[in-house]
Amino acid sequence: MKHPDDDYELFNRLEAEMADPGADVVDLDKARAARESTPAGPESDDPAAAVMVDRPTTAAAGPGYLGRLATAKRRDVVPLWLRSLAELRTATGWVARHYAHVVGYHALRTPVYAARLSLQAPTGLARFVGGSMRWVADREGEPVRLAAVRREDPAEYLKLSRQRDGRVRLRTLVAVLGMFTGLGLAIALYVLAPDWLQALSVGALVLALGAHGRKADAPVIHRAVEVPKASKLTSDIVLRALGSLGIPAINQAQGKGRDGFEFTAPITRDGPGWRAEGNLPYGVTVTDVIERRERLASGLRRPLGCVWPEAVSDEHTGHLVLWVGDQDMSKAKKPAWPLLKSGTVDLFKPVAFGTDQRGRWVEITLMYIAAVIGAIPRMGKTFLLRLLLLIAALDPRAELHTYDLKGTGDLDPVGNAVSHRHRAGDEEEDIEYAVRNLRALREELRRRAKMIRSLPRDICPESKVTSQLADKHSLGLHPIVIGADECQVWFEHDKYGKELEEICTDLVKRGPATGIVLLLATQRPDAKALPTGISANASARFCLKVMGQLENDMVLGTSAYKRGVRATMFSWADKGIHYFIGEGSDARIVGSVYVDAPAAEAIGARARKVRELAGTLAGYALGEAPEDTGGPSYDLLADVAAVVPEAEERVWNERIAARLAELRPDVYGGWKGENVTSALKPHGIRTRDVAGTTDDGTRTTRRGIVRADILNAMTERNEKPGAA
Ligand SMILES: Nc1ncnc2c1ncn2[C@@H]1O[C@H](COP(=O)(O)OP(=O)(O)OP(=O)(O)O)[C@@H](O)[C@H]1O
Repeated sequence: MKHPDDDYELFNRLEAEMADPGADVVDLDKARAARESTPAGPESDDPAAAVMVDRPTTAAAGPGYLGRLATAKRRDVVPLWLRSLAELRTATGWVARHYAHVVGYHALRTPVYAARLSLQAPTGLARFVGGSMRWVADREGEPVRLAAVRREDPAEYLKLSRQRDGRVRLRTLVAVLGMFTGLGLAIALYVLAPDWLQALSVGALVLALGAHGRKADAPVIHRAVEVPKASKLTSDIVLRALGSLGIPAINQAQGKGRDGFEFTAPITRDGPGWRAEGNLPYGVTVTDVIERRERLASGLRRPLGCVWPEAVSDEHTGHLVLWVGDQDMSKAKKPAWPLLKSGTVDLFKPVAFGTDQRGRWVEITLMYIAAVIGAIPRMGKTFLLRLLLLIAALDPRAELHTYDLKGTGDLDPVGNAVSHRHRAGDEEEDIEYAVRNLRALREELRRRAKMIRSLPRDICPESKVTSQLADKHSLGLHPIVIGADECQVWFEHDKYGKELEEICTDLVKRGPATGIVLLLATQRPDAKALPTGISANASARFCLKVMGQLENDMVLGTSAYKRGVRATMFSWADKGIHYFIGEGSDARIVGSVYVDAPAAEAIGARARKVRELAGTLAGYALGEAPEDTGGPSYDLLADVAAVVPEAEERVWNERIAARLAELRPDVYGGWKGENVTSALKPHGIRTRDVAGTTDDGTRTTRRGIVRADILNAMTERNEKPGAA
């Protein structure tokens, strides 16, 4: 067989021969025949012979049968909805509720239906009598007879008339017999039948006549349920939609009569929708399709909220899974949240917080995460944060710290009921309250880190807090969940912004392993509102609708937009719908459970009761003011190291005091050299005479420290567990 590359190769060789006039003239046909009989390969002696990169088609291509079997994708024997008891229960519940609704709806309206039918009975009677008379008179044959008259065909007319006479005679007989039978039956009923049978018969007759008298445009019985008519998704519809995207490769293929999309599985029902799966043309990626989701929805003739193109992480980038829901995701009825009415939570285990497009629960394990929630205003960010905090509240061990920096009281249902620390507002004193508490939390973080380090390996094998460790009161390793709405208020604060950022970055980085969870929500996810140290280290990300690539990537991670994870595609109606990255999986689209303020109050009250029983209610929820944390809890050594540059090996304490006062005036304001001396003493740092030059240029010796001593003390402190 001729290989398509052969001509090209021969052409190259010919060119080479022409460049070298001493070479033989090549006969193309002969050369081709020679090549076909002796294919060049690595074993060829001719160094100039080109190596064929494509193996002959007759040779085995790819893995063998067993290899393909080993990597084959097996479809589920038992479908998911049958395997999951919860899904089966939900589906059965829906069907039962549907029929209960239909029965109830019609039962209530039965008298109305009866009255309507009775009113229509005279019309029905007239129609019946008229219809019967027309039948007896053989009116249906009239047009044919008239046609015979118009054609002036006497033979045909006579034949038809005779037939009609016979028919009319027979039908009159049947009608008279029927009338007498009916009349006899009526008299018999009137004379012999009990009252109820008479009433039943008259009722049935009236209803039957009423039904016969109904108008086509005024049905007596209305539908109890308007079932949305979702047309079946077929391959033609999918191809039509893909063709309307304006992707050149697909259009070219379709222009040449090909499909432009290779279905790899039949189109099937998948939850409340259809699923089509296949390969896009070479070079076209799923992202190209996601980018044109609106056009896709137009091509499919479906609302935007029904159309969800997705990439599959373990497939190539051109493998498209298209899920087309029967209903708009934002409007589809959601199953009842299991925790709405009852139940508690173990924060170390997954808890459902939303449903995916297919109506299946999506779970989150709040422990070991730090989360950011981002969205433009009014898309459901606060509701989502409150939902996560309510979940945390239902674990009686969890200590909650809630900060509503919008100040509208959205977090009060959690805060007032169970929070250890709670504040609503963005005034100076609210920020100071948060600063004091976060400082204390950072100390707590350090204590926990040391505690975990000092625990025997068999008790703490993974160097992180576990559910069992959290249960041990004496260790104080219970979960701490901090939630802040509109966190940009903290980080953009003139005075405390830097410090809050520093503490939060620490909590995001080291918090998860030590049982401290930080949940931050912001409506302006940019580098200032959500510092990169925080956004880059958050392990769970929730992104509701955002307007641009920058915000998208700030919340969902660098290059998420490029990979096709685009929260920009959500519409304004998609409240609560977001991309969720976490739980070790790729981005998923989730519609969070809708819990409004009254429902949140009820859950909060329930959580409080559970805490009262467990004896874990404390702090703000009990009306306790935060205990004074004993003044500033700064890391003095770190601050001194920060104000003494590397180049300055020795420095006077009075200079350190001045620089510290500049760094944190509220903490070190008014410090003199002596304060530095006495504050550093407990850390084992000796003050010594240091030679230097005063500001006016006089050389003198004053009390000071050596920078290396500070660094040594810090290293020693970090190495020695339990050290101050
Ligand atoms: N999961 C949800 N399902 C349906 N609707 C929701 C959901 N979550 C929130 N909403 C609706 O969206 C509205 C806005 O929600 P929310 O107050 O949480 O927005 P926000 O993003 O915090 O706004 P802002 O930036 O102004 O604080 C709510 O009033 C609610 O009606």
